[in-house]
Amino acid sequence: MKPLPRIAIYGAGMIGNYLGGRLHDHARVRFIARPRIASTLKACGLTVSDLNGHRQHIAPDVLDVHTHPEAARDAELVLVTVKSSATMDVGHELSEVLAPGSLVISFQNGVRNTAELRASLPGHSVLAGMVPFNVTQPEPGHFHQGSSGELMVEHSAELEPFLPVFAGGGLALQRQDDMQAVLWAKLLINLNNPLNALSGLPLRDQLAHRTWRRCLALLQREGLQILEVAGIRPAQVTALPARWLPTVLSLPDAMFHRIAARMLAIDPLARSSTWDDLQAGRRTEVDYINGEIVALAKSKGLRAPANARIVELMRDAERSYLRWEADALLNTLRNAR
Ligand SMILES: NC(=O)C1=CN([C@@H]2O[C@H](COP(=O)(O)OP(=O)(O)OC[C@H]3O[C@@H](n4cnc5c(N)ncnc54)[C@H](OP(=O)(O)O)[C@@H]3O)[C@@H](O)[C@H]2O)C=CC1
Ligand SMILES: CC(C)(CO)C(=O)C(=O)O
Repeated sequence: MKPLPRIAIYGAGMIGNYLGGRLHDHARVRFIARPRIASTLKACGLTVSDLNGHRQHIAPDVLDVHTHPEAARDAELVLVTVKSSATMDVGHELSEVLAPGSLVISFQNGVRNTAELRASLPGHSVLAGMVPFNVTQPEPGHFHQGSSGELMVEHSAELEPFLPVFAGGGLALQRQDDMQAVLWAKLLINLNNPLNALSGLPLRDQLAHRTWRRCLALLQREGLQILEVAGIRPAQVTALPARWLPTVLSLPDAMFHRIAARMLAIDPLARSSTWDDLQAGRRTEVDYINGEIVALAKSKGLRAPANARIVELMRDAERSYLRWEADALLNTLRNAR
């Protein structure tokens, strides 16, 4: 029988542990984690679950957990699942250890991680990936998928040997030709990440509230205008095309709940990964999300004042967290100059 492929999860946190757990029985999965996460996995094992009732526990003694880059050396496939600010470091660390021929997939939000990894790893194929769903950690070592959607990955013949592994783990992979368009579409959705963090609410409660949705619609309208000027056409990654999202989000609650019920099919405890960062006292990814709209506007001689204001508010929140009311934030964004 053919040996199972060796897969390294580089940066085992919410996404990495979830993906690694789902793939565990179908590959030789190795987790490269910070010592605090490694200790949790060694003490509690790894449980993965999803909103469709899947649940699986992997005992500590069968988990292959490491804390050093060296552990990625013999991986045939590396899934990079660190936050965007860590990508450069990870590219450098992998360049020192990766064996020739190993494939790398970035499963990160933001539009520049794949290019950064490619620059550090010229001898390797690096594919862009996208995770549409949310992962929470309801208890130590337990990672729960709290919303739906299929992983997307750039088309490549090198992916073929791993397709049965992902399928076996219940992770359907949608292969895409234009991942940059997918990543921009995901970025438009992620413009909500800081709003969710500033609201202090779970995603479902926040998005059920029209004023919070109007804040998001405002950020998205600004983003869509800048993308149009830049000639970037975001892909369709939700039931609705990206350009319709601000209109649908702005609908009164009763209508929104009827038309866009799928957008609210989220675990009641799920929050954005930006909220997780604030809670952990980490710098957030806002520069790689809303900040990308601001930077793109600037490169075209334009401004994106609402997204720029959100970046400022997140800088404040990183220093000292202050919860915002929806009306006050909408007012602030409308008056941003
Ligand atoms: N969480 C979610 O629901 C979703 C997240 N995403 C995206 O997925 C990506 C990963 O997010 P998420 O899983 O939430 O992030 P986490 O912060 O939960 O996990 C990343 C882990 O990688 C660790 N790490 C950073 N640098 C290194 C390194 N050099 N070596 C080893 N470990 C390292 C981090 O440690 P430390 O904190 O010490 O730096 C952290 O433990 C992000 O781009 C995010 O936006 C996409 C969809 C949903
Ligand atoms: C899934 C989603 C959109 C919201 O949780 C996300 O990407 C994040 O939290 O970073």
